[in-house]
Order: sequence, then C-alpha cells, then structure tokens
Amino acid sequence: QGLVVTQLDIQPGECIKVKGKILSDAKGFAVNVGKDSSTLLLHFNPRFDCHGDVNTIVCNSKQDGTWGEEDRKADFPFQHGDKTEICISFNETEATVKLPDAEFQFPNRLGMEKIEYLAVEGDFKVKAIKFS
Ligand SMILES: CCCO[C@@H]1O[C@H](CO)[C@@H](O[C@@H]2O[C@H](CO)[C@H](O)[C@H](OCc3cn(Cc4cccc(C#CCN)c4)nn3)[C@H]2O)[C@H](O)[C@H]1NC(C)=O
Repeated sequence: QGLVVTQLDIQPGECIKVKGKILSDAKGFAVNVGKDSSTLLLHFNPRFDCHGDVNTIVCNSKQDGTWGEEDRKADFPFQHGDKTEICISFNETEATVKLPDAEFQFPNRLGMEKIEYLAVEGDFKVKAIKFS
C-alpha cells in the first residue's frame, strides 16, 4: 500500500501536487483521486510494462467499485528513475494532469464537486505532496 490521504476538501481549480521519483525498475504506478478508493474521479496509471501495456498511460474512473471505460493516452513522458511532479486539478467537466512537459485531460464522468481522497500506488516514491 502506498501513500493514502483522506478527509481532503479539494475544490475545483485547486491543485494537488505530488513530487516523487519513479523507481529505476518501475513496471507501473498510479495516482488516484476522488471520494474514496471505490469512487475515483481519476485513476492515472502510467504503465512501463504491465497488464500487457508498454509505455502507456491508462486513465479511468471508478464508480462504487466499478471501473469505467479506459482512456489510453498517446504520450508517455516518463522514464525509469525520473524525478517528476504530477499536478492534478479538476472542474465540473474534466480533470487535468500537468507534468513538467506534458498535460492530459480526462472527463469528470462522475460530476465530482470535491476531491476528498488521494492515493499513490506502485513503483513511485513520494517525496512531497502539496495542496494549493
Ligand atoms: C484485454 C482484456 C482485458 O483488459 C484488461 O483488463 C484489465 C483488468 O480489468 C485492465 O487492468 C486494470 O485496469 C484498471 C484501469 O482501467 C486498473 O489499472 C486495474 O488496476 C487496479 C490496481 C491498482 N493497483 C495498485 C497498483 C497500481 C499500479 C502499480 C502497482 C504496482 C506495483 C509493483 N510493481 C500497483 N492494483 N490494482 C487494472 O488491473 C487492463 O487495463 C485491460 N487492458 C485492456 C487493453 O483493456
């Protein structure tokens, strides 16, 4: 189990910044934001080599424990061993993931109005988190 933060009250337009290091032998990692582990606005899951995916970011939502439709991104701006900063924000229509040199959008399928839950899982060593 990685870092889990609950009881958050992140409003639209506010940022969640996760700074950390990708393991040198990373297979994949995930950053999950939402209400709780069963109800996710965004599961942001870069895969170096797992579930049959190579160098692919898989995004999805989860509603009461049920995964939605996957959204595979074209860009893969990560390398083994990278230090990176992942900034997640959202509004009523979409979530935005800002990286040092890439940005992704994902629809706010659940119409979530606040983020209460953050979890970082897998081959990512969290150095710092910041809410702004
Ligand atoms: C082709 C027919 C079948 O299709 C496949 O069906 C699978 C099962 O549904 C999907 O895979 C699921 O996809 C979902 C998003 O949609 C989720 O990522 C979910 O993982 C949840 C989960 C998270 N974590 C924690 C964690 C996270 C990251 C790193 C680690 C680590 C480590 C130490 N090296 C641990 N554990 N499990 C995944 O299992 C595949 O994408 C999908 N593939 C396609 C092409 O469609």
